[in-house]
Amino acid sequence: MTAIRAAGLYAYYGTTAAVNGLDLTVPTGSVFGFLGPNGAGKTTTIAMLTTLLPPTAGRAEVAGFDVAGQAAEVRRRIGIVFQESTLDLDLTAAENLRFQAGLCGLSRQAARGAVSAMLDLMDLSARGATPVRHFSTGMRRRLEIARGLLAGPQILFLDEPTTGLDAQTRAAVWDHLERLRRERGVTVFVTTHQLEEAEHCDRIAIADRGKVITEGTPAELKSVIGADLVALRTEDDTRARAALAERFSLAAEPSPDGLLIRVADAATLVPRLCTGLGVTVREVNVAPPTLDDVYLHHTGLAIREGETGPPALGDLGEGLR
Ligand SMILES: Nc1ncnc2c1ncn2[C@@H]1O[C@H](COP(=O)(O)OP(=O)(O)OP(=O)(O)O)[C@@H](O)[C@H]1O
Repeated sequence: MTAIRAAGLYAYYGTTAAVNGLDLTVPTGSVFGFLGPNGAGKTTTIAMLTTLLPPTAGRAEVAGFDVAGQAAEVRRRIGIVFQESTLDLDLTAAENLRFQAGLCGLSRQAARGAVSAMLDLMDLSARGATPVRHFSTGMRRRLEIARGLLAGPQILFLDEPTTGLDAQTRAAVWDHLERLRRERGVTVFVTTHQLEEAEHCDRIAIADRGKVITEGTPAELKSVIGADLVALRTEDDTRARAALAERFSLAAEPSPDGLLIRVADAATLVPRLCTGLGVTVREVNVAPPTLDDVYLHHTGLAIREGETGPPALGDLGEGLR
C-alpha cells in the first residue's frame, strides 16, 4: 500500500525550480524521513503534498487522491505540524485543541472525545487546563502533534518538528512519533536536518536541488557507501602513511584522530595492517558508515542544523481548514 506517490513533480517560483522532477513513494504505515540541504525543496514538496501549493507540473497522490484535482479529499486524510509554532499561547492546551476541532468540523461530542484522546496520547492529560504560555518547548511541540492528529489523519506531515529542541525532548518527540505508527498505523512524513534522527525512520529519501537523489532504509543507504572508517595511531604516522600507500595501495588522511582510511572490510584489513605495515600500530578504531557519510557522499555537503532557510511551510498558504 502506498500512502504518498509523486511522479515528475515540479514547482517553480518565477524561473527558479524549487522542485525539479521529484519522484517519491512512501509506503503506508511507515515513518518516512525527507532529508536535504537548505534549499533542496523539502518545504515546497510538503506544501504541494498537503495541497497548500499547486504543483507547476507532474502528479502527486496522497492517501490515493490527487493533490491538485482532489484537494478536499486529501485534506480530510492528513494532518500537518508546521515548523513554526502556531498555538495560541493565551488558550489552554485543551482550548487550542477544541478550537482546531471546530475548524475540522467535528461535532461537540466528537471534539470532546478527540481532545481527551489526543492529550492522553501525547502525555498531556494532566496539563489540559494549563495555558500554553506556561508550557515548555517540548510540551508545545507535543501539543502541536496532538493538534495535527485531532481529526484522525491517515498521514501526518511534520516539517522539521524537532528544530530548536534539546536532545532529550527530541528523543521524546520521536518516541511519540514511533508510537503513532505502531499503535495507530499513521504514516509519518517528516523533514529533518538531524541525521541521528533519520535513524528512527523506516525509510529515508535524500533530496538535493529539487530531486530525490537516493532512497532506502537507513541500513540500505549505509551499505551502498560500503566503507568502514579506520582510524590508526602509530609510532610514526608519516612513515605509516607512506607504507599504507606502498604496501596496501591505501590513501590515508591525517587527522586529530590519527590516520583515517576508508576500506570495504576493516575486519580483514586491520590484522594485516598490524603485522605487515612495518610501523608499530598503537591504536585502531573502526567505525561503520553513518548516515552523515551517506549524506556527504550524495550531496557533497555536511548537514548542519540551524542555517537560515527559505520560507517555512506555514508561510506558504492559509493552512488546512
Ligand atoms: N516563496 C518563494 N519564492 C521564491 N523562491 C522560493 C520561495 N520558497 C522557496 N524558494 C526557493 O526554492 C528553493 C527550495 O526551497 P525550500 O524552502 O522548498 O527548500 P528546503 O529544502 O525546505 O530548505 P530549508 O531546509 O532551508 O527549509 C530554494 O532555492 C528557495 O530559495
